[in-house]
Amino acid sequence: MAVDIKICGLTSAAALDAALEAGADLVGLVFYPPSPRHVSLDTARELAARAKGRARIVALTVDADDATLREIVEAIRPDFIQAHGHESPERVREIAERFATPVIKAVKVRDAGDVRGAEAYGDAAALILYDAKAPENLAEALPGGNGITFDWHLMEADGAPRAGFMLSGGLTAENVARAIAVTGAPIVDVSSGVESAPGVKDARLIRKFIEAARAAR
Ligand SMILES: O=C(O)c1ccccc1NCC(=O)[C@H](O)[C@H](O)COP(=O)(O)O
Repeated sequence: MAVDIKICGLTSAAALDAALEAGADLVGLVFYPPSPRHVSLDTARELAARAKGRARIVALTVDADDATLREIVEAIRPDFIQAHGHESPERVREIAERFATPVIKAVKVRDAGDVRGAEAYGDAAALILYDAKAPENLAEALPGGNGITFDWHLMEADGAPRAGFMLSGGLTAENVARAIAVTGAPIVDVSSGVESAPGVKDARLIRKFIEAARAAR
């Protein structure tokens, strides 16, 4: 079965074009001001118009309030809202209903209990995105996009979903085939692993990642 690929944290037309030309299925725009990948609404509008009809557009937010979500949804009409903060199952359901947009809920993983924690999102989330939980001593850690992997074998634990999930956290062209083989992920998501510096996407790394993920299984 083919694996879908999301390239997250695109901030420029050149990087977006590189992802689209390499065949990305989903593209992510980060709306989180402390991130080096944050985009303004104006930039997001331009990038979304460029991506429309070529890849599904994901608006990544962190504990965003309704006013912020409304501005984002009105600006870019995303195919998905990615909730990458501490959003509860109730909040995820509320976002999906209020903004008529399916939600990808990020669940941050360090141990098997974290994997089981995804169960609480039941049918509130359209997709669960398993991402690495940053170590507590990582002072500069963002809520995601830290380029850190977690133990993929934890996904074999009871409670891990059989379908409808995405895998992220420190994926690269070098490790993505192994990650897919271990977890059976139908969708993989990358940001840091296709960058030359935080927030700076590299077209060659994007192509290498997509080729490696397509060749997996
Ligand atoms: O990328 C960010 O800067 C970011 C900021 C706040 C919350 C989430 C963020 N990124 C999440 C992602 O880009 C991906 O969904 C995923 O975590 C992959 O990240 P990486 O480990 O860098 O490949």
